[in-house]
Amino acid sequence: MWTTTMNVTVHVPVVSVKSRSWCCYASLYVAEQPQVLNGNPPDRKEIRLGLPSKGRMSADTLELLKNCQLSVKQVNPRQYVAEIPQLSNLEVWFQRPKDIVRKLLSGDLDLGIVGLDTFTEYGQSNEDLIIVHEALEYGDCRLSLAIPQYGIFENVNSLEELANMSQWTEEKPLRVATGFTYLGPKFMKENGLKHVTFSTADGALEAAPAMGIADAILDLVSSGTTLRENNLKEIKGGVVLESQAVLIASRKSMIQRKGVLETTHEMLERLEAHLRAIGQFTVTANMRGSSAEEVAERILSQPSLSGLQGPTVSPVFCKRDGKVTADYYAIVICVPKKALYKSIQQLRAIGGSGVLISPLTYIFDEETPRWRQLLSELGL
Ligand SMILES: Nc1ncnc2c1ncn2[C@@H]1O[C@H](COP(=O)(O)OP(=O)(O)OP(=O)(O)O)[C@@H](O)[C@H]1O
Ligand SMILES: O=P(O)(O)OC[C@H]1O[C@H](OP(=O)(O)OP(=O)(O)O)[C@H](O)[C@@H]1O
Ligand SMILES: [Mg+2]
Repeated sequence: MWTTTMNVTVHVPVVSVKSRSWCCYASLYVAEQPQVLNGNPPDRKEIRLGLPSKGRMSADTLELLKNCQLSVKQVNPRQYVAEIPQLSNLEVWFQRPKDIVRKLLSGDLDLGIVGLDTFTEYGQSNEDLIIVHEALEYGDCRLSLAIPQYGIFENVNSLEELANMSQWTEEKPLRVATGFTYLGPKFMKENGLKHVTFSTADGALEAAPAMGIADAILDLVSSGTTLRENNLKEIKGGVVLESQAVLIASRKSMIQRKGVLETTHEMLERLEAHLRAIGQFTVTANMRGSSAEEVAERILSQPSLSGLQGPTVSPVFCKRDGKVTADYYAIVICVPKKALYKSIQQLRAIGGSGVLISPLTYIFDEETPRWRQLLSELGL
């Protein structure tokens, strides 16, 4: 099927068909396809969480959940249903990321973890979808426009320069290959590129310019190696979005389905507690001093030693000449991993000794800002 939006022409699939690179022939296939209907939310009692079934998000998602004490129990890797014993009445369903978004929309899943790119492409700003945690800190990549390093593009280094090339006309538009057939045309339109057509494929898009199929590609980039190896380059202003893994949920489910909001709250709390902790160390040290206040004052005079709320200072008692005294104080602070060495230098400078560093597992703070925000988004 051909959909024309202003001067942007896109080849888009009409129904979901499990076939590679079929889209250019969509009009031939459509006539033979039976009608495909998705979304038949059963009258179920269980809460359903969709997790990526394969691909690069899959292992990291299971690892993150494990680190939040939410280990997924899967009988074998080919079985698509599993459970998280810590969360009662919850079913885990392994699905392709784009199907997780689709199934949230159709009411067949309640919660999911996918990349922001997939969420934005397949969610298409649908009001029923809500991002509960926008930064799970893995799956980092960007959706970016890339063009050849050679030929007519040799001196083109920005979106503006690409748009201003005299080559693109209504008859001979800029041809972009992408898997992102919603975000691609939207981005081009928002950036004023008029003469553009899109084609799509399921992978290895970087080959399209050298094959003569496209002039540019719009695809995910992480290290940039695939682009470089295929003689392509990103351009200034060409990043459509920065992506990482996100926790998403259906608004309808959270409001209407029993237990979904509570499960979302627990997952959010555990994720936040873990993600806050991984950037920090616990530092304990001894320090000579005349009182806890005096020691605290010395610590707080140093910029890298303020901790979460402030230092914990406790007296270390010892017996001297038959009397119990406290000449030393034990201090405990949290220190960002990046600032560790600076913190140790500052601790030493104010008389710290016997410095012990341990990893932090969780930081449970007062009620999380994300939870407040979620409740207000739900009007609760
Ligand atoms: N090169 C990359 N580096 C980091 N994260 C990436 C990269 N490519 C993709 N991702 C993230 O991982 C998600 C899943 O990508 P992946 O390629 O593993 O699966 P897929 O695209 O669903 O499957 P397939 O590529 O086989 O169609 C993407 O939506 C994106 O969020
Ligand atoms: O910047 P890089 O680190 O080189 O990563 C970018 C590549 O990773 C993804 O492909 P993937 O490996 O998922 O293969 P695919 O094309 O089959 O989806 C993406 O589509 C790029 O091709
Ligand atoms: Mg891929």
